[in-house]
Amino acid sequence: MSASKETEGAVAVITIRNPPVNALSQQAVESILKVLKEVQFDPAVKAIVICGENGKFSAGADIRTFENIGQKSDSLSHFLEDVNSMAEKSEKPVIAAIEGVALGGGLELALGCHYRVAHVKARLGLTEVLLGIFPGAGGTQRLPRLIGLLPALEMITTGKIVFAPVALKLGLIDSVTEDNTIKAAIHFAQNVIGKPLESRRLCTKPIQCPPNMETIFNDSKIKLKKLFHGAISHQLCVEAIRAAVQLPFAEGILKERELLFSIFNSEQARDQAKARQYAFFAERRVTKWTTPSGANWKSASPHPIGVAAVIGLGTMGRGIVVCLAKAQIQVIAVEQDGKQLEMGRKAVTKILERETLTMQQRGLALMSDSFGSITFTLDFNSLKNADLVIEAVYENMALKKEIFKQLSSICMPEAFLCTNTSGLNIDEIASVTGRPHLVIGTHFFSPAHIMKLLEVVRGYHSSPTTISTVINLSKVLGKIGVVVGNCPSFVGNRMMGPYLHQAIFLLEDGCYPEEVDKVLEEFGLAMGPFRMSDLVGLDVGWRSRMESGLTGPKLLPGALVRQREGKRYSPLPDILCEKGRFGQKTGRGWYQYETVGGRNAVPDPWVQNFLHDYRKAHTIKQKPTSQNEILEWCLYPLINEGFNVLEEEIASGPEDIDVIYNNGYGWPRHMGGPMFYASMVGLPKVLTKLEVFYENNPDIPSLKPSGLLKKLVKQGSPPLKEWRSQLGYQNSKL
Ligand SMILES: C/C=C(\C)C(=O)SCCNC(=O)CCNC(=O)[C@H](O)C(C)(C)COP(=O)(O)OP(=O)(O)OC[C@H]1O[C@@H](n2cnc3c(N)ncnc32)[C@H](O)[C@@H]1OP(=O)(O)O
Repeated sequence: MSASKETEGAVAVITIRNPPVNALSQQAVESILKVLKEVQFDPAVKAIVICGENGKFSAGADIRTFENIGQKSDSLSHFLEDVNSMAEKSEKPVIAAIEGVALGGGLELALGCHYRVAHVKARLGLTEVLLGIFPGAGGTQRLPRLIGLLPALEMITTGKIVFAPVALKLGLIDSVTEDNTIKAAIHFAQNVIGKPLESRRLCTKPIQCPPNMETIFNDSKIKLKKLFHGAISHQLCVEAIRAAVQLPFAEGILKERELLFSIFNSEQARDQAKARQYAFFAERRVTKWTTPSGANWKSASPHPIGVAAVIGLGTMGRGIVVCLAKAQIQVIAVEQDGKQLEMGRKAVTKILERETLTMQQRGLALMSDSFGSITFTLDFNSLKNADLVIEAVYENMALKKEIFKQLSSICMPEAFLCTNTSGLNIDEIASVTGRPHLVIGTHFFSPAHIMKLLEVVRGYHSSPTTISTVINLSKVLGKIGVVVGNCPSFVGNRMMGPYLHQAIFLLEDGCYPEEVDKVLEEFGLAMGPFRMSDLVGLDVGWRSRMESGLTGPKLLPGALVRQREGKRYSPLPDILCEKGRFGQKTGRGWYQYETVGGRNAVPDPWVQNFLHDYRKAHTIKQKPTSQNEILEWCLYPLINEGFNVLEEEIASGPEDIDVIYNNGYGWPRHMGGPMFYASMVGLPKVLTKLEVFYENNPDIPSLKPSGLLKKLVKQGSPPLKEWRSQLGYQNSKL
């Protein structure tokens, strides 16, 4: 872990070496500083190039050393700023040769250089804010001076990453190359030897500011609050940039330091930073999957997928086709109905056109012909050419089994067969094929071409190669695949069940949808339970409840209105559906909408009257409920189900659950995920609350505290990273 120096004529090349991503640890920064000093004093050196080993400039400060976040990232930033300042003040031109990534402190280092040359595929960004901190090595002071206030404000406050061609347009870099970046930077260096450097030092540059700066800062804070809810670091970024425009450079640097330090002095901001950094590592952790039987990410190699097929071109199928094509995989898109096929083709083409435009705007010269080719067909026999098939028809077990029977005889014997389901039994589907080891569940989230999460549902017989292939495919598609076990509703939706029931019980007891949603949205969830249900469509759950006899014609005569098999049941959503209120799609649900399909949820006096009449009819006394009670009543049962999921080995660790919630259910990353949140609240507190809830509501079984939660509390509530060792997985042959 070091920086080394070589010379190419009069140009010294300093290479940062800290695999795998040349992260800037204390040691790496010390080493760069030492070599930089050396070359400053070497009379034979007339220019300096800084680059990173193995095609990566630097992914910024070494997050692994942030364990003790209070001190490390703070002092590391100061130290890095010393290096940046030394490069900036150098009398010899310093050129950053950027390959791969220049992120966080990596880009701050490049900003200290006088020039920046980047490879066309390089990505640049000040991503610190996404880790709950912000650029503290001069980034907030230098970037606005280089590219102007507005683009800098956007990049710093959102952690946006730009590709080199866009960076060139912004003026963030000076040159883009498609060839060897280091050679190009050396050549560039040779041409600037002896040229004046004063105008290249960002610390001396004034910032071009529009007249309405205060409005810009205030609007930005409001927008960030909406986008990132209660996340503090985004707000602090605005303050640091305000300092950049109001203060001379040196004072701005001191203010940046002071603001960064304020994060470590505030318990809330520190916890948010911890949560974000945990979420970052949790996403890497889930790629190292394990199963209760002892299979794991090392036990099998993935098969490459050249040709994939998608069956069914409804909303999900279309999104999946787009994902595959964007990953340059050849796609066979199959429908059984000509009209549906045509509609699917048009929808896919439209999405791909939009994607092409976005890619071009992001500086990627990706034209539609660089997508994987798509064949739209009614011919099931064309599936014989596919390496992997994803069935994406609607949720109906009989239909899925019929399709899998056909696939089993049509497809190549080694082809993988995936079913896109949000909760059906994978083993039952696999049982009709002659190759259950190649069958697996792929639960995509809607819209499938946008949502990052993929629940990869292992069946009893799914082979390690099958799991490995689908996890690898998820990476190729730019998604995060999380391996989960096969149980009704898998992990994410299963945990949603108790949460949604609790929210509905609150309505019976006296709350209104907008009140409950407000509390959960202020907590940071992208959508409260009622706005979310309106978006998904209330009819989805209604049909499944009718199917299972909880309501509708199959309901046994004599069933109590608010009870099913001795358990508390609320008929409220059923009644709404009977009245044709399915949510956004009908313009009415828990809320009213301006039009059918409208998105702007407005509290509906009809719902309020309806709830009032319902409570009266059932002589329910309206109970006042505080915001905190709403939060605990809804979230603790969701967390409790998470512990059940762990105990039953459906998820292999708390990180898996948290990654699912952060990427599929709008859980705020600055709260880490439900299991991380539970660890921050304190397991004894969660347990005690659940015990009280259950004692007072013995007819709600999901309130019964999970055995694992009780066990962990009994053991003194060990930190989250030790929970795995309490699970059955410890017996697996890893
Ligand atoms: C103050 C704070 C300052 C000055 C900072 O700079 S904070 C850090 C800001 N940097 C970032 O936010 C970048 C974080 N990293 C990434 O976005 C990505 O890892 C990547 C784009 C750099 C590479 O992505 P990819 O190719 O998909 O690979 P992985 O994400 O799997 O990463 C490979 C391994 O590298 C580890 N890693 C990545 N970045 C860092 C880092 N900054 N510090 C320490 N380690 C890092 C990552 O965890 C993977 O490790 P393993 O899982 O393989 O052990």
